[in-house]
Amino acid sequence: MLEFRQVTKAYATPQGPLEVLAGVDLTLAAGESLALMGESGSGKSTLLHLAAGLDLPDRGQVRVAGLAISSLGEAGRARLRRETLGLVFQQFHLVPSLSVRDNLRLQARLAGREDSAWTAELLERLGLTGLTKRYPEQLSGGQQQRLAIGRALAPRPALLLADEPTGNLDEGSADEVLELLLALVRDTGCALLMVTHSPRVAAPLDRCLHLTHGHLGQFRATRTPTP
Ligand SMILES: Nc1ncnc2c1ncn2[C@@H]1O[C@H](COP(=O)(O)OP(=O)(O)OP(=O)(O)O)[C@@H](O)[C@H]1O
Repeated sequence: MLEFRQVTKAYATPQGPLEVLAGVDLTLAAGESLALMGESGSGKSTLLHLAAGLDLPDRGQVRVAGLAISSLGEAGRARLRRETLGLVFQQFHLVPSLSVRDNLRLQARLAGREDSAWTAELLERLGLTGLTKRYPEQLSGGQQQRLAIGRALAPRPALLLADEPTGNLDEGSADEVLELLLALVRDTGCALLMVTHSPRVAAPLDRCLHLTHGHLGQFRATRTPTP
């Protein structure tokens, strides 16, 4: 579903090029969930942006659903995002002039996959059924984040990319939203790549990788020594 092969990425800075990814290899299978951890500034968002085709690698290859993003062009990458990917960021990026229901429907329509039964199920499971006529600014932070998740999943994407999806919420709401997100991901069978700072948030996912000095490695929590 997602493949990085020897991906490098550097940014130009006044002090010279800053290499953020230095030959990253990553494979995420269909339906698999992966947590991406790392210190602040280690390049997690950069990696996620490359996976979404919002940016291109300097060297190496990023493939999404078998397609090499560097060969797609701007329009092709936008199409890939609409039809194959769901994106959830810490800032919700909801359309302020559209109601809750229309925010959800718009995304499905853009992907050519409107499904009123699925939209209704999403609204129900996300606890938004009574709020469908409200506008995003009339929702709490937790409700807005649930709507952002619903919008990303409305077109039934094959891969959901989430950057600190619960980072703006208090611990109670964060747990609730995360549980909903994981249940929906499981039920739709989509793959998940989620950036998080929290080992607690990462724990229920299938795998966890740690980005350090431009490289990905297995993340290990403090291990209890074996007797
Ligand atoms: N457009 C840019 N130009 C120059 N430097 C950048 C740019 N975008 C990111 N960087 C730098 O690249 C490094 C990696 O940034 P990135 O946002 O990917 O890290 P991150 O791991 O997601 O951080 P955080 O956990 O704080 O969100 C940082 O040092 C950042 O300052």
